[in-house]
Amino acid sequence: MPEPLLQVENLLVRFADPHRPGGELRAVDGVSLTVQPGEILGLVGESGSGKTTLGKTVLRLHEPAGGRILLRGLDLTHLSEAALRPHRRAMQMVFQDPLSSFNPRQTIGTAVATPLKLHRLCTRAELPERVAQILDEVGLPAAFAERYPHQMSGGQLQRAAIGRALALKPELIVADEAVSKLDVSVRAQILNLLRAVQARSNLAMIFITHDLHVARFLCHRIGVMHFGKLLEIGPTEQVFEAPQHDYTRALLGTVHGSVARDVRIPA
Ligand SMILES: Nc1ncnc2c1ncn2[C@@H]1O[C@H](COP(=O)(O)OP(=O)(O)OP(=O)(O)O)[C@@H](O)[C@H]1O
Repeated sequence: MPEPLLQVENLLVRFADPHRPGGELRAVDGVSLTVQPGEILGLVGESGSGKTTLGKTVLRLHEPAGGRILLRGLDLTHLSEAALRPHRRAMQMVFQDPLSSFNPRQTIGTAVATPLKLHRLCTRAELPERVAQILDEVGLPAAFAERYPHQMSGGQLQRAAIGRALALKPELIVADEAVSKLDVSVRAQILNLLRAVQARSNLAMIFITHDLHVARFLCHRIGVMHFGKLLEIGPTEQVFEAPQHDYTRALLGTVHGSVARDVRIPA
């Protein structure tokens, strides 16, 4: 086994429980997992099971109350913001709603160029060409650099958001319900784009979704979350064909039993 890109050990994230004054809820409750370079790990589970909190904590957007997060063996768990900065580039997030992740007053070109400038990844003179290249990589014409977010469709914006994340040449992307707001046909295009990008750049991904069809299509392995715990984790076909846990069987039952069973995502 090569060294994992990401190791999560016994991670614990607590929040105040809104239903019990003074109480706490364990949004992530002792989760351990690894992600290999170039691997897509799907996180599935019902709303509130802790998927987003886990993904954000891996990126240190939430502070864990316990456990460890290691990137290429380096313990990030307690690094100061300054010490963390050089490693932030390696881990990017793509959100569900691309419109709200762009500044409405900034062109797409500026949005893609800003992280390149901040991380000094190219010179000022090289910027326009690099932005055009990034847009091309995600299937957008160079002229879209001049557009504002409201002048783009949801699918085009999600492409731009993926481009902006890829601009930093990350090793890990956390994609949180990245296709769930898109129309079905556009969803397939974005999934294919993610798969192509992952294969091209050997990028690893944590792909958070409540859509089991999407998870089966895209992910190499799948982790099932329930009340903050990782109930089971394994190769995608194994989890689908021989689930270890009653909860997973119930979750899959809602898919196997539905008319959506034969829906295929076109290539
Ligand atoms: N910032 C926060 N402050 C307080 N509680 C939070 C916060 N973020 C999440 N929670 C709580 O933590 C639990 C896990 O939420 P989380 O959003 O991680 O689940 P999820 O599986 O991603 O759900 P969804 O699919 O609805 O996004 C929930 O009970 C949620 O209410």
